[in-house]
Amino acid sequence: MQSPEPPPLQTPLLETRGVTVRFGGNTAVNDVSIGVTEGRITGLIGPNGAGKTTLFNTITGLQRPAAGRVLLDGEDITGLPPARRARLGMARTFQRLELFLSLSVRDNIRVAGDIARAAGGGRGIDVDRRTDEILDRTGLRDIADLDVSDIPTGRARVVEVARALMTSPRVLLLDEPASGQTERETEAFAELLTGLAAEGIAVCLVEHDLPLVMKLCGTIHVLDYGKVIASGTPKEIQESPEVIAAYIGTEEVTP
Ligand SMILES: Nc1ncnc2c1ncn2[C@@H]1O[C@H](COP(=O)(O)OP(=O)(O)OP(=O)(O)O)[C@@H](O)[C@H]1O
Repeated sequence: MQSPEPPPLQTPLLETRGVTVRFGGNTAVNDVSIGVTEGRITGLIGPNGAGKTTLFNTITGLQRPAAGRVLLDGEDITGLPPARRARLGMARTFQRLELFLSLSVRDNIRVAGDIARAAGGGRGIDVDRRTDEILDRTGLRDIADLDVSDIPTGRARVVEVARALMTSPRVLLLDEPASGQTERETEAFAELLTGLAAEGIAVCLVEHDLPLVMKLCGTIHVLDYGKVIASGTPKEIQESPEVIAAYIGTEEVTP
């Protein structure tokens, strides 16, 4: 019997090619080329200061690279401002929560729709209906009317993801979304992310919870001192001598 054809290699929806970012004499991101594929969760890990957030900032247009390119769907978007990238389907969350603390969970999500509409990118969105859908989808219905200042950090992380979903992104960049979550919250969160990827979203996950990364990600890129030191499956990453060396004295790379 003939063995089945291997699935065709998918072109990444989002790519960085040779991206370099310098702050004075410090090269925070050094010639980084990574891909983030539709329908998959791609991990981006590395010790503190490795350059993960700087790479996210470059992908979303908050940081201009000294060299290299960012491509979305094969188009060079390196010179586009953040709002244009958002309109092309890019959404992110922030490591330091960037929510409106004195607004309710519901209003934090709503406001993303209002802003998108005002910027001309969310025409046709029924913001109220979409907010309700997202509250259900993300399991936030029970706290919808609480102010964000009154909810635990772990759930506020989910509010950030919920807000990012308002614009129906094609690419979702998550910067330490599980930080501050309880074990149970992380379990529910893992399910949410798996579901979002199954809907076709290209998810890129920066996360220090390595067991979570190993569980969710098909491909993982490892940064150290701004450079990609390994890319591969969770198993390949766990067995990589470079990765083990980079993590010695910091965190366990084996779940
Ligand atoms: N705005 C900035 N100005 C100067 N240096 C910066 C700036 N932002 C980041 N850096 C430096 O760039 C390097 C990479 O930082 P970055 O925050 O991207 O790392 P990270 O991998 O996200 O770290 P962490 O896991 O701690 O969040 C560090 O040396 C950091 O001090």
